[in-house]
Amino acid sequence: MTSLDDRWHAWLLDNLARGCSHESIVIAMLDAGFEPAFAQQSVATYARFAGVPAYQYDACPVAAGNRIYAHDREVEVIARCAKPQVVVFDKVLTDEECATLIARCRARMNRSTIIDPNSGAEQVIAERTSSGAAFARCEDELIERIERRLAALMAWPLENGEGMQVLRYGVGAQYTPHFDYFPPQDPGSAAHLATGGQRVATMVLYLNDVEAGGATVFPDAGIEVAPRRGRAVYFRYANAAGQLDPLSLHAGAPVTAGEKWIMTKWVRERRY
Ligand SMILES: O=C(O)CCC(=O)C(=O)O
Ligand SMILES: [Fe+2]
Repeated sequence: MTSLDDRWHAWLLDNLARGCSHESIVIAMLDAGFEPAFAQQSVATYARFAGVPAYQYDACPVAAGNRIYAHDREVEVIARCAKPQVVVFDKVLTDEECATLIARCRARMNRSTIIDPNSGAEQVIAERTSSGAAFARCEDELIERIERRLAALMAWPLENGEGMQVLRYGVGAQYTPHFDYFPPQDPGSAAHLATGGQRVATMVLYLNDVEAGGATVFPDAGIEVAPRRGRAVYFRYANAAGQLDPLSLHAGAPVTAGEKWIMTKWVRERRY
């Protein structure tokens, strides 16, 4: 849907007046079948009208420069975006590390889940058609080394990170546009927010070269990151004041040939 009838017009004004977050309003509109860009734009327009403060970009913790020495390895910076805060890295993982991570997970993949907005329980949905496997934080020497590297790169305490997740997308599999943070208005978010607080940033690491498709896309920012073995995309969506960045809406585009393997690191406000 790409237009608002009178009922939706009233609904938007009402929700903004009640103090609902932009993110929760956008998510409700996506659930109702609105196009992501349209939902985002409508909420931003109505919010300006209603005098709701826009997301304030504060300093990104990632170090400046073309190269960042991260724990045990020099990582290259390929691209940065300020709004939303996105950094693309190369040489985060070695080819051998990527191969090992894939080999270790291949045998124990399960269909990916999302968090039910109401109950907070994990559920399988059509919008997320990958399969995955999780590592416990620092479960062995390799995982710990990578965790330390990512903590240095993200400049965020290792203790605030969730365990890493490996995902595999086959041809046609995708993750439709979504936010990684827990929508504050959803009853199901409360239990997640109670331990470690909000998610503040994500690192998606590409473990293989994808024959075609499978980009990480930020539809409202017009950013597309091509998957490439050893590379990673970092994005930050919560500022120190606890606001959440609506421009961080992102998706894993459908794989059109080959397969796509990624590993994801989500980091929280506090120890997790
Ligand atoms: O597959 C991708 O490129 C993005 C994955 C993602 O957004 C997620 O796992 O939260
Ligand atoms: Fe995501």
